[in-house]
Amino acid sequence: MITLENVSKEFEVKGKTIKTIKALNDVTLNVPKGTIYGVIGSSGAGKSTLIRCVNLLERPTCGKVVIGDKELTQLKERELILARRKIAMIFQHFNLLSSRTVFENVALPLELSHLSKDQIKNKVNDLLELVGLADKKEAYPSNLSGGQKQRVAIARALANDPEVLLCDEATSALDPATTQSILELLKEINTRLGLTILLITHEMEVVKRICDRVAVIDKGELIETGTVSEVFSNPKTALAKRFIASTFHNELPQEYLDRLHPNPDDKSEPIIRFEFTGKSIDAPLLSQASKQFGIDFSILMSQIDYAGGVKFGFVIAEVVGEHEKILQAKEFLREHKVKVEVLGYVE
Ligand SMILES: Nc1ncnc2c1ncn2[C@@H]1O[C@H](COP(=O)(O)OP(=O)(O)OP(=O)(O)O)[C@@H](O)[C@H]1O
Repeated sequence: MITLENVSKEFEVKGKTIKTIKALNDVTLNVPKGTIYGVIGSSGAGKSTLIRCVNLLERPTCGKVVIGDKELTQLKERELILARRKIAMIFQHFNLLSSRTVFENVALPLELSHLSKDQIKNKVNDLLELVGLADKKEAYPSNLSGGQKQRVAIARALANDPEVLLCDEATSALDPATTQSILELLKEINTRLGLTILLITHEMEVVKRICDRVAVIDKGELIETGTVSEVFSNPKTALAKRFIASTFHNELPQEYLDRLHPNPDDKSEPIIRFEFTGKSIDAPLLSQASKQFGIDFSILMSQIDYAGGVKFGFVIAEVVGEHEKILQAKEFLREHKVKVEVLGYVE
């Protein structure tokens, strides 16, 4: 549905000398129809530039942008304006018009499409119903919460029955509970309307909640792409691993952190973090290791989660047993695709 082919974007920044910034470097991306595709990256990685290149708010320096059967990079300005009606966008800061009511904000794109008053009224009412804001028609944006403002922006984005919805950090300004409800709404829209959604985010949590596919962007390049289950079960790049780790709340209790020291001695036991992904998680590997090597795991914390239908998670445990046996158990677990990391030692 959305194809970027070898897209690069350079900015020239004027200072004492003219400096060229390569915000996107040879990006090729294919977003299948009806999917929710997440692009994740750190600040300055090129996410906004990428999503703005999709509807040509930024014109790529080179490369092709194709949406459906239209190559946008070839269209004349008038044709592009028409094509953009089918490419909606929502933003981190909602971009609502403060002087218009909720109804009037959603009606705006329909007025620009020259629909009749009755048609506009019916359509806006349906859209506000869809986003759960039927009772806020007459309110002004300043009297709405962040989540409600984003719902208005979503309703407005859907007004012209788009085929594609671009989400530029759409939940970054929202608290976790509101983020969750907006993500659920996007998922519902995707399922009910068959809308293709491309979103950019710096939060793996967002990808984990709703995306089917994900691409990791770093310094303007897509360094890893795949289905969410593929990337979560077998992340290839260090950056993807870091983003996945950020979805865990794996800080040990302070009491343990205070007792933890970096080097072993005769009386200390290791505190080990075991990370499970995809295949490793379904086997009872810790209890197998316990039986086979005669060691004990005293579990301090653990978290198991789902992404794209794949289970993944971690266990942090104090491991009690003979030094040699613990080494063998660590090897056994590594052979079974468990990531093993000694966090330190306690007595
Ligand atoms: N209009 C512009 N002029 C010059 N440089 C720009 C422009 N827009 C973006 N850049 C540069 O391009 C690079 C990518 O920026 P971009 O905003 O796409 O990153 P991002 O991943 O969206 O970051 P953030 O999450 O902080 O918004 C950065 O180095 C940025 O400074």
